[in-house]
Amino acid sequence: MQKLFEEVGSLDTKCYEEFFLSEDILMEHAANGMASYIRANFSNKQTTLIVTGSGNNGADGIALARLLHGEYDVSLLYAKVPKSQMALLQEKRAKALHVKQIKEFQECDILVDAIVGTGFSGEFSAEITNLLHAMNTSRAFKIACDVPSGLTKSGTCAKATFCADVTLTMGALKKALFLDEAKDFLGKTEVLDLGVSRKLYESQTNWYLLDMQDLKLPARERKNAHKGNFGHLSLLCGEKPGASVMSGLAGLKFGAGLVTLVGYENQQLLHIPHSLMYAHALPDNTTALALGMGLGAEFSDEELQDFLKNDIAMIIDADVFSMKLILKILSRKNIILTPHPKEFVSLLKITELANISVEELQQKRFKYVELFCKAYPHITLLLKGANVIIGLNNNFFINPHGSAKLAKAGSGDVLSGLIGSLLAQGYTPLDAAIHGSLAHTKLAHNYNGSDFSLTPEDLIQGIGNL
Ligand SMILES: NC(=O)C1=CN([C@@H]2O[C@H](COP(=O)(O)OP(=O)(O)OC[C@H]3O[C@@H](n4cnc5c(N)ncnc54)[C@H](OP(=O)(O)O)[C@@H]3O)[C@@H](O)[C@H]2O)[C@@H](O)CC1
Ligand SMILES: Nc1ncnc2c1ncn2[C@@H]1O[C@H](COP(=O)(O)OP(=O)(O)O)[C@@H](O)[C@H]1O
Ligand SMILES: [K+]
Repeated sequence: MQKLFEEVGSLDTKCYEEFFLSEDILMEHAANGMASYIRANFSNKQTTLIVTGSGNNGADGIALARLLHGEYDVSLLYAKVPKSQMALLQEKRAKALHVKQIKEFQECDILVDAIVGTGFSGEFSAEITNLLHAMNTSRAFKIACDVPSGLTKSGTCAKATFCADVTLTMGALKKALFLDEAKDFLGKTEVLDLGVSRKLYESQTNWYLLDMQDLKLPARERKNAHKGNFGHLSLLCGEKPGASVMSGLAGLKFGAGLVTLVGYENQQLLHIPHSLMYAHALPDNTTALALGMGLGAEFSDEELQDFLKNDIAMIIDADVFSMKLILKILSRKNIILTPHPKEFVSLLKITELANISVEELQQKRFKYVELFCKAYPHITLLLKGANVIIGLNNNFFINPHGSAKLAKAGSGDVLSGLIGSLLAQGYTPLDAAIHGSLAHTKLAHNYNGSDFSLTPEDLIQGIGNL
């Protein structure tokens, strides 16, 4: 798990005030970190172009040009002339060493974007927009200095944003790098130390980035065990029973000892897989209940309320986010909600926390997750998306490991089954959400068919090899 920060200015200040480092030292380490990355990954036969802006992001780029000069064929292109104190100082140093400067964009092997970093606001001029277009269509390997130029502090992107293969970010990871919109521009990320180790540079935070290695699979350590030791996941089976069948199969494969679909008989259910049980009422030994997937109008409000009255752990998804009866359980401790953005917008409206569009939510995902978790501090919330956010009270976790392979109907149903299974097996709601989500993204990652072809069945089949 890695720490995430809203801003790193205060962390830089700590370096100056507590460790007696200077801006120059920090910047030299930033540039040196980028130079080391280039040396480790590219031969000095490869041409490098560094495009710089007027502020300290540009200054990082000019310092990098100086470090590589004499060793690599390196050129500097000013998108904007140096203006900040540090940019002017770096320019003076680069000039004294006769670092090559060019006036127009040229093809190269390694392209470094140091136009703007954390100080960017607004939109780019037409000139920089055109330059970014040329940079993005270049065949070069693309490195973003600190953040891809065009990405704002809040994580939204300008109309023209640099599309990096790797983002070498300074000191610590910024939250803004993990808004859904940024995912197409970021490439891989690496953190560069700024003169002190990352551990010392970083301070307290309540936002974390999940690593795949954090995944804890359900252990079957006990030898003298029977199915009852691994929980009983019950799922409400609604108008579209396929959804709960997929959830149920995922839950069974992920370790729940028993899985039961609860609902009324109908024709389609004659074809349910034989490994799933079926009942009209909630089995007494249910340890977790999953509801919402494909629910439709199968149950009356009264019937649903009866299910919700049970004080068992629950994972709630899909259709329930448009029903007011959800308000009755939001003060409980053992509940996980897993809305996608449209469902979360509906939930925010029902709870009267906000009346916003999906676009507004997507631009401010962090803010609205925090708002909801503050209002309902006992609920574990999992907001789906390209980068999943999981929140409980004042702690937040981002899972960035998913891919567009998962953008297909039924992926979410499998997620509900995975999380429900862990809940049934005794994981806390937060752990069930974190490890269910990590398993879900790992399943997509492990799938080796074409990206477009992943189905919920493929996800379920992959569970056996996690
Ligand atoms: N301790 C430190 O400080 C360290 C800082 N470090 C580095 O500094 C970076 C932050 O530097 P920063 O604060 O100077 O901001 P930065 O990202 O260069 O942007 C400001 C410049 O951008 C320009 N600009 C703004 N909007 C624009 C637009 N729409 N279109 C075009 N230009 C626009 C604006 O120009 P102006 O509008 O003023 O003409 C101004 O000059 C950080 O990301 C990291 O790389 C590292 O070396 C580690 C130590
Ligand atoms: N582009 C993407 N990148 C990563 N994960 C994605 C992407 N698109 C969808 N997902 C994931 O796939 C799942 C889709 O769930 P959902 O929208 O509820 O689908 P359904 O209800 O059809 O099963 C979520 O876990 C979501 O985070
Ligand atoms: K940049």
